[in-house]
Amino acid sequence: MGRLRRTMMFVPGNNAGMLKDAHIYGADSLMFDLEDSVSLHEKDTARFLVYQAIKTVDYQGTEIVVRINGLDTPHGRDDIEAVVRAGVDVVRLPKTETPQDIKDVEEVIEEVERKIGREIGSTKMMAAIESPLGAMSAYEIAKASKRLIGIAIGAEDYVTSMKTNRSPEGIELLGARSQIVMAARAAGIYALDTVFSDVDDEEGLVRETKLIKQLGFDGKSVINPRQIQTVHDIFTPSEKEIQKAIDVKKAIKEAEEKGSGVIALNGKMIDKPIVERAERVLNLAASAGLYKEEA
Ligand SMILES: CC(C)(COP(=O)(O)OP(=O)(O)OC[C@H]1O[C@@H](n2cnc3c(N)ncnc32)[C@H](O)[C@@H]1OP(=O)(O)O)[C@@H](O)C(=O)NCCC(=O)NCCSC(=O)C[C@@](O)(CC(=O)O)C(=O)O
Ligand SMILES: [Mg+2]
Repeated sequence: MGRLRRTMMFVPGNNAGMLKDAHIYGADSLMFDLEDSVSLHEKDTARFLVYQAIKTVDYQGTEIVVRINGLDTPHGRDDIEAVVRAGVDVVRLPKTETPQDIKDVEEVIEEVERKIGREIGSTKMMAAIESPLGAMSAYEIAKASKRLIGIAIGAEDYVTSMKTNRSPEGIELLGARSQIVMAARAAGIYALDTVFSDVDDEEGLVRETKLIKQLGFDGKSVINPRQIQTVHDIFTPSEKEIQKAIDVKKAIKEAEEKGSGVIALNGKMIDKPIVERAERVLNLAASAGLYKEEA
């Protein structure tokens, strides 16, 4: 049973109220932001607030990710020091362009882990890819560290560096999304999609979430509690999908008992890849508490 990462909710690091209550809305992961939602003169305050929140609030098992500033800024090193000391689960590096970016952040994380006696390797990492150079290096980035749990696309920065903008159909993101999801799958880590910036456009969010699920992503960043249920509904297997997966597993078991690796179910061929997909559906359903594997 794997961890569900259907939604990661961005929470501006300078907003003490939002930091305190963010877990009550039910996102799978929370992403406290020290980077672009925090203005330059609030960087130190935000770092302190995020440190305090991680240390003192009981987030009831919700995964805590912090998006730090890059090491090419005056804030990156202090961000890493503070959040590793606080006990963050995952450090998210923004605007990752090369595997060296990952290695540089990892080196600082390890330095802090040693200094404070935290288990080496226990701080996980994520990388956001937000430029054409990053997209071209996606696979090298995805396998740059054992700490990486996933890679994500940051669409607003990506379209800006591509000298275009976001359209409802998302054609401008297709190349980078495909590159990133393939890289994540090849490296065996999660693929996370970017934010949908119009919190009032539910229809648009549904369209985009269905598209990225079909491409193979595991989940999506959100910026507002109102977006969480919509994304969860699309990424959580439906009753019908769960039943179909159970039927597939049953049919192949019967076929195997008769010495065959292939069988037809309702006129459709069932073989190994279809069984693997059914197993994935049941794993996701089990992680969401909707299915219990028979002993
Ligand atoms: C959008 C809006 C202003 C709307 O405000 P509104 O006030 O209209 O919201 P309401 O719906 O009225 O809020 C109802 C209740 O929920 C609470 N509540 C709302 N949002 C909450 C939240 N996020 N966390 C916890 N709590 C929350 C609120 O406090 C209230 O609580 P209460 O008063 O108690 O009822 C607000 O949501 C917000 O600030 N969002 C975060 C924006 C942000 O982080 N942007 C940076 C990340 S993107 C980026 O950087 C680009 C990127 O890098 C991305 C990539 O890499 O993918 C790239 O390049 O693409
Ligand atoms: Mg960005």
